[in-house]
Amino acid sequence: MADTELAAAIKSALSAVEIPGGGDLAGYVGLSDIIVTSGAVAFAIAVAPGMEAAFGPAREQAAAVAQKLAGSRKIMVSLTGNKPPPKSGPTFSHGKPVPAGKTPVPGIKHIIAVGSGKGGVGKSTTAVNIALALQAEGLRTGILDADLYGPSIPKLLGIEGQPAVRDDGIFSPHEAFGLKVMSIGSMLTKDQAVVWRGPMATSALRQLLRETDWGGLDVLVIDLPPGTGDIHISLFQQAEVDGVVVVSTPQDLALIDAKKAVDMLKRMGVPMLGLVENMSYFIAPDTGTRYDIFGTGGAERAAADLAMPFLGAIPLVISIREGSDAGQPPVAAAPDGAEAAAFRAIARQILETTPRLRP
Ligand SMILES: Nc1ncnc2c1ncn2[C@@H]1O[C@H](COP(=O)(O)OP(=O)(O)OP(=O)(O)O)[C@@H](O)[C@H]1O
Repeated sequence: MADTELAAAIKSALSAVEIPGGGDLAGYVGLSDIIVTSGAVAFAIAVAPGMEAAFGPAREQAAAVAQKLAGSRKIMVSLTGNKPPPKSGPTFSHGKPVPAGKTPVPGIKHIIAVGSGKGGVGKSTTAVNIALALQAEGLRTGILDADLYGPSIPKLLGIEGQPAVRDDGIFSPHEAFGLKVMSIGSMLTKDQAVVWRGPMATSALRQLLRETDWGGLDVLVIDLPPGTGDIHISLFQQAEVDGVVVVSTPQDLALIDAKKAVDMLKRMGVPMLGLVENMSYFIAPDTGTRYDIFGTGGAERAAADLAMPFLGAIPLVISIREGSDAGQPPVAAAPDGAEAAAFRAIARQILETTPRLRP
């Protein structure tokens, strides 16, 4: 069945799901479009504040109805409403209290997020190589690609296809170079990112994060979308993130964007691990000479202005681009090379400033 036919079939089957107050889900104004991809079916039910619990059974039934038609695709049904703050007291994660609303992620001790002010600055490349460098430091590490506007982690790690789904509906993550890997990209087909805004994107994030068998990680690195948006808010509200690494290129414009993003992230109450300057200088392949093509010290000064640590600089080198395009990230493919050394220095700097990340 074509994706559009499947969406229509599910929509019509939802007429069998009764909703509170009378009527059925198919005719309910709060039902979103039904998104079908090769690996997933997703839709959202918007309800009035305070009606979430009453709609719970309808959500369950809707998921069951959709699953019957969707075969092995993962079903994601999110219920959205303005939830009142939970009344229960604080829960505890890693031995310390976490604010209400945040709950520990099964199988994960610590979370580091990697963000940027704008796209194309090498955020995903940096996230992958920092994850591999943390692994090289002895941490059991995973990576979650939450950048639904440009999911590139599968390509960077040479991964293809969907992750397996166990009988109990839990994802078995991919593995690459010793990392456990999940990507929002495997849930999407091209051009669908725009549709997956708001509730559906955040619901996908929640499921990827919490319904994956991570198998016991010291740290999960999350590659965030550029800027700040729904995904960021959802992540920081639901899980305790140990800190964010912000990636920037040296150009002023990128730094202005990075500053804006840092400002927003700080307002969300997330600790900043530090700033990484990517494509910072150029090393001529023939002579090995270093050229500071964008001037020097911009990111270091920006980090100081923002009162956050400067974690290090990554050179602009063709081997990083080629290795990334070929699914061979430098830290794994050429661990003794200069590029790997730059990423490993950053990972060590992170561990130095945040020693609790070490097992
Ligand atoms: N230090 C570097 N030297 C050379 N090429 C690089 C470097 N860092 C990243 N690149 C290349 O730049 C491009 C963008 O990198 P990447 O996908 O990591 O950026 P991004 O910020 O995650 O982008 P997006 O927001 O689109 O996901 C890729 O082709 C990558 O190989």
